[in-house]
Amino acid sequence: MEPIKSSELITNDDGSVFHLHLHPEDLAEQVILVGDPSRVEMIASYFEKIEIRKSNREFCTITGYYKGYRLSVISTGIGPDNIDIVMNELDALVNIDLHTKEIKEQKKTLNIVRIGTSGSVQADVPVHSFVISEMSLGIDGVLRFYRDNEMICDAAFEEAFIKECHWAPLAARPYAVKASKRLVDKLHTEGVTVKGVTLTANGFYGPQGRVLRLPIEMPTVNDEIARFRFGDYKIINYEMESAAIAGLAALMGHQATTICLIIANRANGDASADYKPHMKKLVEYTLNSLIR
Ligand SMILES: O=P(O)(O)O[C@H]1O[C@H](CO)[C@@H](O)[C@H]1O
Ligand SMILES: O=c1cc[nH]c(=O)[nH]1
Repeated sequence: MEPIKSSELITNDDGSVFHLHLHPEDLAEQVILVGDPSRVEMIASYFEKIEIRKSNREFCTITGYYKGYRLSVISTGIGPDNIDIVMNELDALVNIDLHTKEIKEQKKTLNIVRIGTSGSVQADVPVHSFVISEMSLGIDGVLRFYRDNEMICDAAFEEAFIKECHWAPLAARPYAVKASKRLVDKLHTEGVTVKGVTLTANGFYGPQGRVLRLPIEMPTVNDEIARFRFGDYKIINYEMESAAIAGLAALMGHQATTICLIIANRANGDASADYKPHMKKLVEYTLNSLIR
């Protein structure tokens, strides 16, 4: 197979991958993705040993050990566009030779867990709940650029959602992708976490049905989303990355899911006064669940 051209997979002077500034040996097989760069340092404060610390733009990485388990924590910044960068570069680090730019015969599988903040659309999933995305519905469009996206998407779910939530014809077509069942089962504890469908939006305001000064195209969409059911599935929350992570992971052969702390409840108008101590609890819970 022809090597990938330098314009398509850009590397830096030191041979590291373009945006993440990482070399293959910098990356652990267990990856934790977070949006906020300051969350990387907070998570690493639980590590007994730090191996590397690298950053470029909003992409900060710390690789270290938690209870003897090697992990890389990486910030993605905000939004699914950054997920396209991070997932492609993570996959390149393990499955493409960065010197020859040839795709490796032997593929590696990464375990990827995003720890994020999120807004609940369900009145009975209050602020400070922990929510695991067993499925994500992307309204961002990123996955649609990749061939065979429809093979890993649930078209019946998408059609039912479009119809019942009166989805605007000019908005991107939602894509429904399942997370890794193995990781979801590992992270879920009855009575501690809530499992469900997460909506991945490509914006925080209009795309999540928030109105400040500008009126929006689908003013009643959040009520419809909260009422929507598909079999046993129910939409629980909004954030901005999980569908692109789950979808690209599925196409690339990696395992991925997302666990979020609810910091706003859209159904009753609540917002957390101080979510940071609760985020620490979610991080402790997630780290200990991953090693069990
Ligand atoms: O707290 P993080 O991980 O950034 O996640 C959520 O917070 C950001 C919006 O405020 C988006 O990235 C959203 O997905
Ligand atoms: O409502 C919210 C809260 C956090 N992050 C989001 O994307 N939406």
